[in-house]
Amino acid sequence: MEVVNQIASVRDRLKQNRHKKIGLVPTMGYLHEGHLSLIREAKANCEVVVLSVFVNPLQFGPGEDLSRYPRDLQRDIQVAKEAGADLLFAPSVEEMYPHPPLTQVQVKGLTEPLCGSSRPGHFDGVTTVVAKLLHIVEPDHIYFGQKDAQQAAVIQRMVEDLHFPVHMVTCPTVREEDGLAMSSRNVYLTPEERSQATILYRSLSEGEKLWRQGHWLNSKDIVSFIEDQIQTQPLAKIDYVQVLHFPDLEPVHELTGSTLIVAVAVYFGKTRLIDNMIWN
Ligand SMILES: Nc1ncnc2c1ncn2[C@@H]1O[C@H](COP(=O)(O)OP(=O)(O)OP(=O)(O)O)[C@@H](O)[C@H]1O
Ligand SMILES: CC(C)(CO)[C@@H](O)C(=O)[O-]
Ligand code: BAL
Repeated sequence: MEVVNQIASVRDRLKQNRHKKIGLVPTMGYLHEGHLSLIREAKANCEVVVLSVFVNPLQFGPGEDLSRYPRDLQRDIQVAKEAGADLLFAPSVEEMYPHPPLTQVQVKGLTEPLCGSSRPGHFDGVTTVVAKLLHIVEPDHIYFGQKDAQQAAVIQRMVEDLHFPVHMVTCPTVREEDGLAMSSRNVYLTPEERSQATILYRSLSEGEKLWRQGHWLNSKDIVSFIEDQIQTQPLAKIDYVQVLHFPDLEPVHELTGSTLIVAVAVYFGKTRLIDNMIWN
């Protein structure tokens, strides 16, 4: 696996591989099994796997954790190589944003609920950097995780709206043994917060079980149940619990026959964790 920092080097290395199927896995690094599952999926379906590691300042709001976001490029290089990546692109901020970006990509509508309302401007930063990565790498396939379900829905729509010639693949959420969704931000949690954070998965799973047994008549009851479960944990502060149609993220009027996304964002101290499940 080669590591490059320049856009020109990525283009140069891929020039002789254009006849091969190229897969791109965009990340912010500090890799864990969730990221590695995307690399392995890309490796199984593509001949060349490009991994990007870039903590994108454009998607962080003022007061968010940009400066303390965990970073360990040497370890990322090691584990990405073992998982099968062929090229690791780790640009500097100056390389990706030589000028303050006057041009940005904005997906409307889908970016309004859930994390879009808690993190204003966040998805504009995500779609702008992913559009740039798509132009730099020009992959055949691009890989995302279901843990960031709204992000996947937003990028899928951008790909369709802007006719990017890429097939998008969304991979299942990889969890710790006790159900907590893997996330680079889990490293921020104190042992007590870490143990209480399992409530995200437990409340979603318990809710799903009851839903399958026919317990709920409306989405408000689902939200109340999950909120009550989360509030049993003294360190948890709810940002949102929402039930929406999936993948259009529209409000739910009729539960029967709908595909739902049940999504939560919860603070433990300063750490904001998200999780979701799709209920069919
Ligand atoms: N547990 C997971 N299972 C599957 N995919 C994941 C998981 N965690 C992250 N991903 C995916 O990896 C890609 C890169 O995500 P990112 O680098 O932000 O990691 P993260 O662990 O989600 O970090 P953060 O703490 O910022 O949420 C995204 O497509 C994301 O959905
Ligand atoms: C897609 C992404 C790499 C864009 O910076 C980021 O939002 C992430 O890691 O999910
Ligand atoms: N995993 C999404 C990137 C972010 O939280 O900024």
